[in-house]
Amino acid sequence: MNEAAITLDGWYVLHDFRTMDWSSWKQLPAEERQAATAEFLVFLDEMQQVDESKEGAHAFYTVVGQKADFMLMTLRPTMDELNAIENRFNKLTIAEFTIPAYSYVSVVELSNYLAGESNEDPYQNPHVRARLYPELPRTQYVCFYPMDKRRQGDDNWYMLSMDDRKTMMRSHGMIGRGYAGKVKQIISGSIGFDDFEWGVTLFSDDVLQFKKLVYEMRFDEVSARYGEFGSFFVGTYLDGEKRKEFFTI
Ligand code: VOV
Repeated sequence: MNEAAITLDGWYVLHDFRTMDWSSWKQLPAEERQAATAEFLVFLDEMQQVDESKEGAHAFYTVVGQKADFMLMTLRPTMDELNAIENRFNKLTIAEFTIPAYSYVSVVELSNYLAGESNEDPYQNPHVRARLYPELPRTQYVCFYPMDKRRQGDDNWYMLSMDDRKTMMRSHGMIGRGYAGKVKQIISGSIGFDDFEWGVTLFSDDVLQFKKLVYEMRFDEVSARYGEFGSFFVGTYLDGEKRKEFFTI
């Protein structure tokens, strides 16, 4: 049997995309809209407190284009906690005015393709921990898409030797390093959890860097030959008053 990569697995992730039902939201009396918005903002403040106590992380972005109106990305130590948050959100008044657009379930993942030999427990290494249990940056933009590694005919990633996969992942990592300081990536594994194999979440203050990075990677063998992609979502960050404005008619 071919050698599977060993993964380190961190926080569980839910990307929850919603479309606002603006016409029924508009019909709600203004005071009820304000109360529902305030209730949702309190919910987001509580999420922020969990981030600050480093027991999880979240990101709230509005989505550009018709695929959704906003995305709530949540990271927690267990799948059960993610489910509980999803249920809490669904019981908020505002949720009655949202239509599910897309969701993605995964777990933050690091593979051992580029790891050196070591006897230490990687889960105790602070650099590894910072990636498995990440703080999410409050960048102006986010980009999310799910992807697979191809398994077709002669182009089957899972039939390649460990050495060949290592070589290709090294090249992938080198391209990624060229975007250090410009784009932060969170790769989360979803085999057995969702319809694709990984979720890719990118954060940047310069939205064009998403296009440049994803384009440059397309020429790299891992993506050119083996990458298959789902839908792309791009969003913008709203904080404080802007969140309120977003829901104001
Ligand atoms: C910001 C840039 C950036 C950087 C620095 C980076 C680096 C790295 C390293 C070093 C490693 C391997 C070790 C690990 O950490 O797991 C990976 C791993 C991975 N990547 Fe990556 N990646 C980036 C960015 C980046 C992008 C933009 C994509 C989407 C590809 C595209 O064509 O649209 C991607 C995908 C992945 C995936 C699916 C995996 C897991 C593959 C597997 O088979 O297990 N990734 N990635």
